[in-house]
Amino acid sequence: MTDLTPFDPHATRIAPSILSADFARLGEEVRNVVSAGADWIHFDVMDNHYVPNLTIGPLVCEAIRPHVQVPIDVHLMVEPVDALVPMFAKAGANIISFHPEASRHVDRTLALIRDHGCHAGLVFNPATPLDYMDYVMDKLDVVLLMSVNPGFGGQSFLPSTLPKLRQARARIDKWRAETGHTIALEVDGGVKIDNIAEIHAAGADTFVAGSAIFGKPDYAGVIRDLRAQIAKGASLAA
Ligand SMILES: O=C(CO)[C@@H](O)[C@H](O)COP(=O)(O)O
Ligand SMILES: [Fe+2]
Repeated sequence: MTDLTPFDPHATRIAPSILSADFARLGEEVRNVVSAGADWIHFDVMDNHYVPNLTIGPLVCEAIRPHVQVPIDVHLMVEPVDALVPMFAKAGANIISFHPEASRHVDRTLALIRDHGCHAGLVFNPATPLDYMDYVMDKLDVVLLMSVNPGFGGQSFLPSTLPKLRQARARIDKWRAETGHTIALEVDGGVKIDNIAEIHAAGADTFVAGSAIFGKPDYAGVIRDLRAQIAKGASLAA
């Protein structure tokens, strides 16, 4: 079962998406990326129904679990959602996020995730309004904004995400001021060394990056450069 201690509100986190990893060497890939400084492992689950692509499931989560100590951040792009929650919790997931359009009862699915000992997250597609957040703040640990349409790695960052990130940041900060509860604000899709500073300045604290890291010769070098740019973004925002 996951340690459900709330996330550090002052931390920034890099979550490499294994969608771009070499699946034939997945254990080695996740060990290498964590040794290189990754904070979370982002695990993209696609079902060829909610999204056109088809990827990996709980068996693969269970297979990589012994290779790393960091949280496994499961991004469910599946419909329906609920049956997979216990399976991923059992497979060692720490964070489970889903798209509200894919669940008939969003509030119930969020509670189900926490009941299974995992942090719960809601994922917003580029055209999905943030309004869903407002009614379930007390059940959220992560808000994940998609900065591409879900389904594939290697797409370009959509600039419309930046104003949306600012709006999400304002709602999360207000909630924290009122309740003391921290919600991580994660961004997913097209995050690179040359745009992560402005993404951080707009409010994101957790950054999924797939093609920016995997397949590159020096994971530690890329993660170091991403962090240096995040620090630049912090000074832009200040
Ligand atoms: O959820 C998704 C895509 O649907 C992502 O997690 C991508 O896998 C990120 O890949 P890059 O855009 O960083 O290459
Ligand atoms: Fe993802």
